[in-house]
Amino acid sequence: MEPLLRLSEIKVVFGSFTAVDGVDLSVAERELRFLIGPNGAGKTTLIDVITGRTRPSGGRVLFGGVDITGRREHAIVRAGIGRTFQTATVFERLSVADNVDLAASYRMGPLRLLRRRRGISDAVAAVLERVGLLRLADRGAGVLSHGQRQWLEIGMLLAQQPRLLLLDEPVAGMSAAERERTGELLTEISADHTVVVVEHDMEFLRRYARDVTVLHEGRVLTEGTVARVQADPRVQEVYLGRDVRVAEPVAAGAVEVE
Ligand SMILES: Nc1ncnc2c1ncn2[C@@H]1O[C@H](COP(=O)(O)OP(=O)(O)OP(=O)(O)O)[C@@H](O)[C@H]1O
Repeated sequence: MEPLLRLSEIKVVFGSFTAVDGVDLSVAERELRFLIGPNGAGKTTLIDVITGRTRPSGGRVLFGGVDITGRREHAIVRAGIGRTFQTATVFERLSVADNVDLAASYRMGPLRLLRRRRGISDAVAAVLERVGLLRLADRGAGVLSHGQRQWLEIGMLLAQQPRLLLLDEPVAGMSAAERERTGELLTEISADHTVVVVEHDMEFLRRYARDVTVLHEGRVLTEGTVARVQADPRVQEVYLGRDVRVAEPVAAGAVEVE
């Protein structure tokens, strides 16, 4: 079966520096794929290529079998690809519900926008329920905690009904409880969406990841289940070079970030 997302031979060159160097990546429908790799490995650049923020110097991006390489960002959102950034971009002066409502309207035509009812629509309420923010619907987004902002941003993405969600370090800066809730949320979302998560947090990865792609110096170093990737000496090596402690290999076969 054709994967939902297929990157082939993606290359990104900034001046004389090659940030992404011939990456092939296939993500099937309803997959929860983690993308990891040391700083500067090219993870964000790859996400930028998929979302049209960066035009690749070479290679193709196929989404649902359609070539979307080089399309503009808004066209890619409309095609069904949504992303979050490392820092949540919510409108602080608007209520939590209005943030979701506004995001939902992004894909609506002008007639539907005009016909929109006042108050919280069922669709907005359903999204808020899913991300655990329904009881805060009327509060200003500016009062949310860091974790709640991230969930709101995920909710704003869901409101746009994307087929593919790209999340850039969703648990960075979160408390342990917030991480756990986020892990559960990602697992729930991936039941009916395809999700690609860029994440540094190895503990989080061990708990919630299924399949992992490891990037290093702009190339795919290895790919597979969490257990396989963690046991790979090449992965341990690239992380070791960057101050990452290797845990008891027999117990967990795991790599831990300090
Ligand atoms: N616009 C740009 N111009 C020049 N170099 C860039 C540009 N964007 C990224 N780079 C370089 O490309 C490389 C890959 O960067 P990228 O942000 O994709 O890595 P990353 O894996 O997401 O790293 P991190 O985990 O630190 O976010 C880095 O060396 C970075 O300095």
